[in-house]
Amino acid sequence: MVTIHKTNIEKAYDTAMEKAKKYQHPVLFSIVEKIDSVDPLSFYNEGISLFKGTRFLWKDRDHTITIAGLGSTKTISTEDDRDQFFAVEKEWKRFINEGVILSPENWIGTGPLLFGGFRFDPLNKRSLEWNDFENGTLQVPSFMLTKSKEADYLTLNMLCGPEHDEESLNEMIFLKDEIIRKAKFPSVPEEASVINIEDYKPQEWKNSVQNVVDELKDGEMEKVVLARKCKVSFEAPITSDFVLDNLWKQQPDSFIFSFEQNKSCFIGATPERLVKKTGEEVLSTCLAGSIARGSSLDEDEKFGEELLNDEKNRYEHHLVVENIHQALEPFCNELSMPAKPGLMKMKDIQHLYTPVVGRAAAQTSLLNMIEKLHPTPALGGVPRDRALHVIRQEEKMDRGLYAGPVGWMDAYGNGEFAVAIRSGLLHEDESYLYAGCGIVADSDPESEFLETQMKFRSMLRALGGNIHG
Ligand SMILES: C=C(O[C@@H]1C=C(C(=O)O)C=C[C@H]1O)C(=O)O
Ligand SMILES: [Mg+2]
Repeated sequence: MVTIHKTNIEKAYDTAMEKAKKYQHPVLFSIVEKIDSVDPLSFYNEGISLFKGTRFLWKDRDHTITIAGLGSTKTISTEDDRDQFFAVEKEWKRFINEGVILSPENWIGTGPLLFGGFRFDPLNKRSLEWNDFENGTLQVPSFMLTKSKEADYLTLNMLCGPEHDEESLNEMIFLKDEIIRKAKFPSVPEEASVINIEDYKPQEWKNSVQNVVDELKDGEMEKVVLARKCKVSFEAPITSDFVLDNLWKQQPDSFIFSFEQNKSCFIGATPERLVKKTGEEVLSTCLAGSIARGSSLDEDEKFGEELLNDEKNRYEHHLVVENIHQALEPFCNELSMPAKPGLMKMKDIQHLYTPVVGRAAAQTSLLNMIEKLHPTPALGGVPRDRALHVIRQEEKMDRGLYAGPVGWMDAYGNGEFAVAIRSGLLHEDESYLYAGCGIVADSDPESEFLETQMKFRSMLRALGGNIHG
């Protein structure tokens, strides 16, 4: 990778051309600049006519960064389940090493950046609704807005190669300026009305929970996370812009993500971080164990106390803490977490929460950690392989990207992936929502069912479904 800290576009472009000649194929040319503040939702919406099907948006739950991407300069996808994280890492490194980045500084989350997600279980049978996504689907956008606490940045990524000429560079720069200019006007996404909400075989799901409880009582497994889906139909095709706008307003303390591929969009607002890496700093989150929000402050606190002292939920949570600690330990020189969980309160639900902080050893990449972490017992179970086998048998559905890792990484090794829960798939005038819960030997099918209902609420509300509050 050649990083040129000068604003000499022509010179940098010539360097990229020389590299392309040397490699005999087009190489990445990336330009980063600081810009005046732009609203990320307007930027995303501005891309609807030219880039629908290739847009993404990410906002973290700590409000440190928002990234919106339009277009696709490069796609990295994995078909094969074996070593898929390694395969992505290898292709990504080669792509950035061969390219040229023109940037005044290596600002976090700017320049060439890979955004995308991985299927929860690449070994499970695929169903039609997930056809627009591969096992791993990641892309480098053509135009990207990065909004950090310090400033707003615009990245332009393009391929430059023997058969590309300077005219395409000028066209891209013109288009970039147009997008920024138009994104200054606030966006008003088009609404679509819900006409039907259908739960998939609720009784069968409760029976599956009972089957799993019976198996857990045998004592060979400790936890299995079972999920279910519901289908929401609209009177007209629904745009991700509308849902994103709602999530943005309704779930300020979640990771918000939207990931369009062709005619589908995977979208959600999840409270759960899988792993974040900034320089050497590593953050992860153990999140498992749930209870409703109270209707008054007193009731809410009472529920919180109940959750903190509930043995079944503490056990659900403990398994996640133990497993995440084990997974990260080999990668970190320091690793610490509080001895007891606290509470994380979302709009519709509260969870037991244990933050994890570490310092990564040299050469540790985000993808190395994701490979070991995913799926944590918050979404898979203990022991992992046995739980995955039970999930395939009992759920009888394809989770797709739900519960998988979704997020981004930049060319400097920074990035963040969340666990894609509280999420759904939009496809034309239909949408599929997914929610699950941790089943342990003490689980009761009826209360687990109610827990999934609470977990559907955030997405149902964002789709314009009839939710009170
Ligand atoms: C599986 C989901 O959530 C997970 C399960 C939880 C539980 O069972 O208590 C809590 C948080 C998440 O780890 C979901 O939201 O779909
Ligand atoms: Mg639970």
